[in-house]
Amino acid sequence: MAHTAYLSTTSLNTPSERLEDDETTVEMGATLPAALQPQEWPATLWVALLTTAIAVLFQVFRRPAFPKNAPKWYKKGDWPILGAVEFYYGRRADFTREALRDSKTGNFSFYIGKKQLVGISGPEGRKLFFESKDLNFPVAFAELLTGQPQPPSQEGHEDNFAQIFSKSLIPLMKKENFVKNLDLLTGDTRAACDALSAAAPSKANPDWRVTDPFESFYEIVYQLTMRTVGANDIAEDPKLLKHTLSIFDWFEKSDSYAKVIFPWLPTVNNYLRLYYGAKLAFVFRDIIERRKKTGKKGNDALQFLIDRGLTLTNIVGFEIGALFAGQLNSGINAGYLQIFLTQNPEWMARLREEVDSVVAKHRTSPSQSRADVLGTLTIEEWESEFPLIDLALRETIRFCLPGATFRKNISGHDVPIGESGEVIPNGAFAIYLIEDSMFGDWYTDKMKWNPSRYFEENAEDKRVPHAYMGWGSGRHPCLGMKFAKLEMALITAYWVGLFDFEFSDKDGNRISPTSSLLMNRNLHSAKKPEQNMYLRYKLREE
Ligand code: HEM
Repeated sequence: MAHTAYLSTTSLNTPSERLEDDETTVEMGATLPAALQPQEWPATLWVALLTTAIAVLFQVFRRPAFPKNAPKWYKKGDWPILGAVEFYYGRRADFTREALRDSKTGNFSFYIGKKQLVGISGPEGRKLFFESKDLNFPVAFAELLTGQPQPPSQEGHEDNFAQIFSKSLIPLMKKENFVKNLDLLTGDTRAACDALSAAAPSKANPDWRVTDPFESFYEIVYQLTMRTVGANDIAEDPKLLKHTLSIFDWFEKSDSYAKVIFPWLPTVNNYLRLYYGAKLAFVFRDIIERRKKTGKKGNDALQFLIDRGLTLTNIVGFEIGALFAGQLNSGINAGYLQIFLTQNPEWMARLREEVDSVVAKHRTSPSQSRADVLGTLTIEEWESEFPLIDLALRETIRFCLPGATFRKNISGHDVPIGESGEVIPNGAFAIYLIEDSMFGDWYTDKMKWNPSRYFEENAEDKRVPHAYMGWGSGRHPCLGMKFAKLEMALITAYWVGLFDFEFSDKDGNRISPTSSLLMNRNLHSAKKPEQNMYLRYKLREE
C-alpha cells in the first residue's frame, strides 16, 4: 500500500504538493527499522564491514610472494592484480623473449593474476621441462587454457578427464584402426581433389582454378579427423561437417583470457563455450539416439567411445579435446606445407618425383590413373614410401608451432631448475618458449624453410637434446603423430600428384607473396594467416 501511495504522489505537480510528497517519504523512512538505514549504523559496524571487504579483496587479489630461490621476477609489463597481461594479449613470444634476454640465468618469474609462472630455457631448462615427472602437462594445459583450476589427481599425476581422454585416444591411434579406415580416408581425399578439379575456372585465366588452402585443406583434414576420432555420420554428411566445423571454430575463438586471470569471473566467452559445447552435444546426442533406436551400431570412433561407456559429456569433451589437439595443427600445417612448396622449386620437384615414382612402382595397368594407384596403397606403404613429404612436414611444423607451452608443478615441493640454484615453486607453472628449441642456434640459416636440414648427413634436429619438439619431446610425445603423418601424406601425395599449383591472388594471377609467409610467433597456437593466401592449380596430365 505504501508503495502505491508513493507512486501516486510522483505525478503531483505543484511545489506545495511536492513538499507534501517529500514529507510522506520522510515519514515512511522513519518507520523503517534502524538496521535498514545505513546512516543509523554505529561506527563499529562500519569498521567491521570495511575490514571484511578489505580482507575479501586482499584474499581475492593477493599474489603469493615468490620464494627467494625462484628466478628473478621480471616486472616489466606487470600490472597490479592482473600480472603480465601482454603474455596473454598479443605479445606472448616477444614478452618471453625479452624477459629471457634480461635474465642472467635464462629463467625468470612473473604473474598472471595470482598464478605464478616461471619461464625456463637453455639446456637445463629444456631437460627439466621435457623430462621431469614433477611437471604436469594436462593440468597446466586445462588451467591455462580454460582458467579452471583442475581437481587434484586421483591416480598418479593425471586428472580424471585427462585419463579418460588419453585412454580413449590411444587405441584409436593404433595401426589397426588406420587399416580399417584406409579406404574411407583415401576415398575422402580423392573426392576432395575431384571437387577441386570441378571448381569454376579462375577469373584471370580459365586454365587455372583457385583455392584458399586454409579453407579447402583445413576442411579435408577435418573430414579425415572426424573419420578417425568422431562419427562417420558426420564425416559423410557435408551439411553436418560444415555445421560441426563451424561450432568447433567458434568454440576455439571463444577463449577467455580474463578467466585465466580471474577464474571466478563469469565471462561472456565462458558462457559462449558452454553454448557451443551444448550445440555439439546435441549433434552427438541425436546420432547416439538414432543408433539406439534403430539398433544399428556404427563402425567408427564414436561407437568405440559409446561401447567404452563414456557419458555424452565425456564424449563431447573427448571430441573437443581431440579437435583442439589435432584439427588446428594438422589443418594449418596442411595449408602451409603447400604454400612453402610454391616458394621452393627444388622441394616441389623432389616431392613430385617421390609421388610419381611411388605411383610408377605400384601401377599395375596403364589404364590406372595416379589417383587410382594411390587408392591401392597399403598403410605400410603410406608410412614408408613418402619420406620426403615427412621431412617437408617436419620443417613446416618448425614454423607453425608458435608461442609457448606449459607444465604445472603439482609435485607438492619446489622443483630445482638444474644446477642453477633456482626452483619452480610448488603450484607454479613452467613456461617454455617453443622457439628455444625450434629456432635454436644449431639450425643453419634457421629462418629458411629447408627440409634438407633433417637429412641423415645434416641431422640438425639431433644436435642437442630436445633440439626439435614439433611432435613433442621427452615425456609427452604427440599421441596423434602417426595419424597426423598419415593424413598429411595422403593430402600432399594426392595434391602434388594430381595438380600443378602456384602462389596466386584470389583471381588466379600468379604473384609473389608481398608479406612474410611466416606465422606470427606471438600466437598461442597454430592459426590461419591473417591475410588470405591462395593457390592457383590445374590438373596435371596423366
Ligand atoms: C601436424 C599435426 C600435429 C602437431 C604438429 C602436433 C604437435 C604436438 C606437440 C608439439 C605436442 C606436445 C606439446 C607439449 O609438449 O607441450 C603434442 C601433444 C599431443 N598431441 Fe599432437 N600434434 C599434431 C596432431 C595431433 C593429432 C591429429 C592428435 C590427435 C587426434 C594429437 C594429439 C595430441 C595429444 C593428445 C597430445 C598430448 C600428449 C600428452 O598428454 O602427453 N596431435 N602434439
